[in-house]
Amino acid sequence: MAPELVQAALKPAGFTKPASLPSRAYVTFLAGNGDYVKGVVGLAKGLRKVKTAYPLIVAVLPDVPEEHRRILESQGCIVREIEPVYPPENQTQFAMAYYVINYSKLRIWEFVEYSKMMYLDGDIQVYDNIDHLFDLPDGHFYAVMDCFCEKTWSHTPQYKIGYCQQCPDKVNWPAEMGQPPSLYFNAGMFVFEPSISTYHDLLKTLKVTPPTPFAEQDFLNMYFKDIYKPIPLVYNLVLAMLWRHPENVELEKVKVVHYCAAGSKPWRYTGKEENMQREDIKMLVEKWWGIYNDESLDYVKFVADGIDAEPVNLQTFIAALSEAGAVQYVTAPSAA
Ligand SMILES: O=c1ccn([C@@H]2O[C@H](COP(=O)(O)OP(=O)(O)O)[C@@H](O)[C@H]2O)c(=O)[nH]1
Ligand SMILES: OC[C@H]1O[C@H](O[C@@H]2[C@@H](O)[C@H](O)[C@@H](O)[C@H](O)[C@@H]2O)[C@H](O)[C@@H](O)[C@H]1O
Ligand SMILES: [Mn+2]
Repeated sequence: MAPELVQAALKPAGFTKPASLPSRAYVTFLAGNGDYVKGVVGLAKGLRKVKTAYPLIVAVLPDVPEEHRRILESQGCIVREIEPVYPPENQTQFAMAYYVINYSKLRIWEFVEYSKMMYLDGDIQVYDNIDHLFDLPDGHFYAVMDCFCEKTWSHTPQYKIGYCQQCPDKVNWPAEMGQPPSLYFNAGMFVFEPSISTYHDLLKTLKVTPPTPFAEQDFLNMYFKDIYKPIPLVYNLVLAMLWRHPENVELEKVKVVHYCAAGSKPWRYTGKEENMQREDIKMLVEKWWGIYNDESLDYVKFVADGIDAEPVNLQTFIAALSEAGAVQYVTAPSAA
C-alpha cells in the first residue's frame, strides 16, 4: 500500500480516536437476509456525508448473512450480533406481522460501553448533522411524536374518533373516554442512555406485558412514558405527516426522513402504493438513492480521499496500517 495513502488515511478521518469525544454512537438494527441491508448502507453513507463524529453500530440478528455483515463493515459500520427478543406468547395481531422481530431492538440497552446512543431505523436517512442531539440533558428519552391517522392505527380508539396528537384541537378527546392518550413517539429514532439495570428491567417487564399491535414501539412508549421528551419533527419525519398534517411540516428544514409509509422504502420503491406518486415522495426517494449510489461516500474511498486512490479492500487497508505501525491508533472506524 502506497505509504502516502497510509499517511493520508491517518489524517483525522475517524481512524484516530478523537480523545475529546465522549463514548457516543449511532445504532441501528438489522434482521433477516433481505434488502434492509441496503437501508443500513444508505444510513451509513448518509451519516458520513453529514460528517458525524460518531460511529454507526449495527445490531444484527443471527440470521443476517456473513456477506451482509462484510458489506456493512466495508462501509465503516461496527457489526454486533444480538440474540432475538420475543414477546410473551400471544394472539396479538401486529400492525405488520414482521413487527414481532422488532422487540430485539431492546438489546441495544446492553451496549453500555456507550454513555449515550441514538437509535435509527434502517429505513431512516440523515440529511443534516444531528450530533448535537447527543448533548441533550441525561435522564430523558428523546423521540419525535408519531401520527395516529394512517390505516395502521385503525385498531385504536383515537383513530376511531379521528383524534391525533399532531392536531389535538381538531377533535376533542371526549371526557367519557377518560384521559387522552399520553404523548406517543415513533420508535424509528430515539436518543437514550444504555444501562444494564434498565436493560434487565425492560426484559423483565416485557415478560409480563401483553403484546400490542405496534410491538416494541408500544412497549417503549409505555415503559418510558414518565421520562419521554418530544423533540421537533425535523428529527424524524414520519412520511405520512406530509399528507396527514402538512401544516406541521416545513420540508426544507427536515434533517431526518423516516421512509416508513407503505411503499416508501427507497430500495423497494415502485410508486404504485397510495401517496407514492406525490412529488415530495418522489424527490425524497431520489435523494436517498443519490446518497446510496454516491461512490465518493464509500468508506475506504472516503478515508483515502484527496489521494487518487482506487478503493481497496478494508482488510488490506488495515493490514497496511499495521505495517506502518499505525494500527495501535486504529479504533472502531467511525461511519464517517
Ligand atoms: O425485515 C426486516 C424488518 C425490519 N428490520 C429493521 O427493523 C426496523 C423497523 O422496521 P420498519 O422500519 O420496517 O418499521 P416501520 O418504521 O416501517 O414501521 C427497520 O428499519 C430495520 O432496521 C430489518 O432489519 N429487517
Ligand atoms: O415495530 C413497530 C414499528 O412501529 C413504527 O412504525 C410505524 C409507526 O411509525 C406508525 O405510526 C406508522 O403509521 C406506520 O406506518 C409505521 O410502520 C416504527 O417506525 C418502527 O420502528 C417500529 O417501531
Ligand atoms: Mn422504520
